[in-house]
Amino acid sequence: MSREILLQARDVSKSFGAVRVLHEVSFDVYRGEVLGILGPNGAGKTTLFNMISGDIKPSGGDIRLGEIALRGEPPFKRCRMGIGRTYQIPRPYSGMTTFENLLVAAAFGGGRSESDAYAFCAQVLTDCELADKANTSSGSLTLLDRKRLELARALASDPKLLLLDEIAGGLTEEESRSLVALVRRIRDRGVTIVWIEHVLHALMAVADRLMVLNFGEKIAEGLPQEVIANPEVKRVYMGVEA
Ligand SMILES: Nc1ncnc2c1ncn2[C@@H]1O[C@H](COP(=O)(O)OP(=O)(O)OP(=O)(O)O)[C@@H](O)[C@H]1O
Repeated sequence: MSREILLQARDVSKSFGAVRVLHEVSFDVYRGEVLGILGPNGAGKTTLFNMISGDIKPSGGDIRLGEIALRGEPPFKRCRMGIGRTYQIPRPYSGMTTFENLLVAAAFGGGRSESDAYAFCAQVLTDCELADKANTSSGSLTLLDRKRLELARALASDPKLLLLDEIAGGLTEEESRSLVALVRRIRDRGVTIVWIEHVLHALMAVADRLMVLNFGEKIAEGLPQEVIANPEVKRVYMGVEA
């Protein structure tokens, strides 16, 4: 059975001035999967997300969502086309409640009417285990709940592709297990996920495939157990000599 490609990246490159950050990276994301992205600090992972979400423009190459070329589409349009993302450092509107943060995302990111946004956001809050924090100021949430809110804000735009950037960082093992369970539930509802993460056990618990970047180049891609057993991956990422 052939799998449907939801996102396709071909020869994507990025340089900042003379500094080459990504070099001709190509990969596919299949509908319904969780693709994990690993790589040392500075490998170009977030830069790749920034080009998928439209925050920055590639220096070369093409990215497609389904059949649609994303080149030239601004971030808000990509969001309405179904690309949601989280940021490494969550920056909710700290003067607003958790629920108000979601309403903003659903109205502006997802283009929902006010009446529709209320019911939708209430469901997202429940799904993300934040229902009891609906009226809490987002600035006073714990780290785990700030991460849940970051995820919930991305979900409030009702994405078909969700880009997660290091959402497990800084959490205890138990907290990251709870986040993994949440990511799994989101996947089970049919959302395709690409997850950049340094917390390997979190990624291994949910990723269907892994891709590894090093110095802006793809060095491995495949089933998680195969990828982490790859000698080059062990050397560059885990510091293990073969
Ligand atoms: N706007 C920018 N201008 C100049 N250099 C940049 C810019 N954005 C990123 N870089 C550089 O590009 C490289 C890749 O950064 P990026 O954030 O994509 O790495 P990363 O793999 O996500 O790392 P980490 O795991 O630490 O988050 C780094 O050397 C970074 O300093």
